[in-house]
Parts: sequence; C-alpha cells; structure tokens
Amino acid sequence: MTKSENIVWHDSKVVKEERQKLNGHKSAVVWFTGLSGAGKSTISVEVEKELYKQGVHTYRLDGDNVRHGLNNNLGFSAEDRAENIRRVGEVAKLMADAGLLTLTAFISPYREDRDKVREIMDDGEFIEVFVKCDLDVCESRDPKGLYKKARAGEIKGFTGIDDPYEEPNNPEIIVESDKNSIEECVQQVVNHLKAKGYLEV
Ligand SMILES: Nc1ncnc2c1ncn2[C@@H]1O[C@H](COP(=O)(O)OS(=O)(=O)O)[C@@H](OP(=O)(O)O)[C@H]1O
Ligand SMILES: Nc1ncnc2c1ncn2[C@@H]1O[C@H](COP(=O)(O)OP(=O)(O)O)[C@@H](O)[C@H]1O
Repeated sequence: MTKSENIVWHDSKVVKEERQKLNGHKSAVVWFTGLSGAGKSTISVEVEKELYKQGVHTYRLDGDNVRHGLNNNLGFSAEDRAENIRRVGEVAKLMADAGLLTLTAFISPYREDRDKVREIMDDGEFIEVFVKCDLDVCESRDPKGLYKKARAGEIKGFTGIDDPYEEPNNPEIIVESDKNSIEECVQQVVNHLKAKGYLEV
C-alpha cells in the first residue's frame, strides 16, 4: 500500500547477493521479541559482540534507541506500536539488503505486526527469537523501574500489566532467559546462525 502515485522502482547494479559475497556471510534480520526485562537488549548486544569477533558485519536496532529518533512521534497505543514495528521492519529489510546481519530488540507484542515483517522479508531472512521469561521474573528484574511505575498506575498500557503480549506460535529460536544464563542464551542464538549457514556465503 503506497500513498504516492507515479513512482517507479529503480534497480541498483550491485545486488544483495554480491554484497553478501563481499562480506563473506549471509544477511538477515534476527528479530528478538519478548516482555520488557526479558533480556532482548542484553542478549542481542552480546550476540552482536560475538558475531563482530567472528568478522560478521552487523547492526542492531533497539526499541529504546529508535524511539529517540526515527520513531520519536510514536507512543504505545496498539496503532503506534504497529507503526513502530512496520517502520523498523522496513529499516531492517534495507539493512539486510545492504548485507548486514541485522539484530532488532523490540517488544513487538502483536503477532500480526511481527508476521507482517516476516512477509516483507525474503525466505529464510527473518529469524524470530522469542526471549521467553515469566512475567514475575521480568518484574523482579525491573531494570528500569517501569514495572513498579506501571503497578502504581503511573504508566498506563504497560505490556504484561495492562497491555497484551502475544507469544510467537512458531519462532525459529526460543531462549528461556529465566532458566538459562545470558551466556547460554547468546550461544544458542549464535549456534543457530552458524548451523543454518548464515555465517558463511
Ligand atoms: N507502555 C509501555 N509498554 C511497554 N514498554 C514501554 C511502555 N512505556 C515505555 N516503555 C519502554 O519502551 C520500551 C519498548 O519499546 P518498543 O519499541 O520495543 O515497544 S513496542 O515494540 O512498540 O511495543 C521498553 O523497553 P524494554 O524494557 O527494553 O522492552 C520500555 O523501556
Ligand atoms: N539469561 C538472561 N538473559 C538476559 N538477561 C538476563 C538474564 N539473566 C538476567 N538478566 C538480566 O535481565 C535484564 C534484562 O534487561 P534488558 O536486556 O533491558 O531486557 P529487555 O531488552 O527485554 O527489556 C538485565 O538486567 C540482565 O542483566
């Protein structure tokens, strides 16, 4: 769906596959989803560090960061979250087209919004990582003190408290951050990428 008319696609003479060849690895979007405090940022940061050590070209998009710039006009209504995820999905797709293994860390609470991102990606280039963690554990971690504020009624529509989180039905990876250490979760993601051939051309 585009609002503008009279726009015509212009192809580049260098394509994604050539960029991947130059980089020596595939490109894709590794999409972390889960409750606030589940560990999306922590795990994706460590995965990126590990991939960098292995010579992989990466970039990481994080909800808190993107909402300071590109998406600073969006709040947390269902409509704004959908638009947040739509824009991030498009940016991540461009980054994958540029040859990067792109990591994203957004709550992305709605299955439909995540599935729409999957749909715009080429086959095999959307790797959904469900960072599974009991709400009780997320709340006890409360790294930013937001659950406390939500329970006190100072934040309305907080995911998991008075706003929904829809678990993925069929994610490529499930890391259980309330059962396994940060290192184990990181290794699980890196191992998957290696085993599925993403780290080579
Ligand atoms: N109402 C409400 N619900 C959930 N989260 C809230 C809310 N208000 C602020 N925050 C903070 O914003 C971060 C989530 O931003 P995202 O862009 O990932 O959210 S979403 O994907 O659009 O749902 C989230 O970051 P993480 O804790 O890293 O997930 C919170 O720090
Ligand atoms: N196995 C684990 N995986 C990820 N984070 C963990 C784990 N165990 C404890 N934590 C802690 O939980 C918190 C997760 O916060 P954060 O990464 O900001 O979550 P999110 O990005 O999902 O909101 C951090 O303080 C982190 O150190």
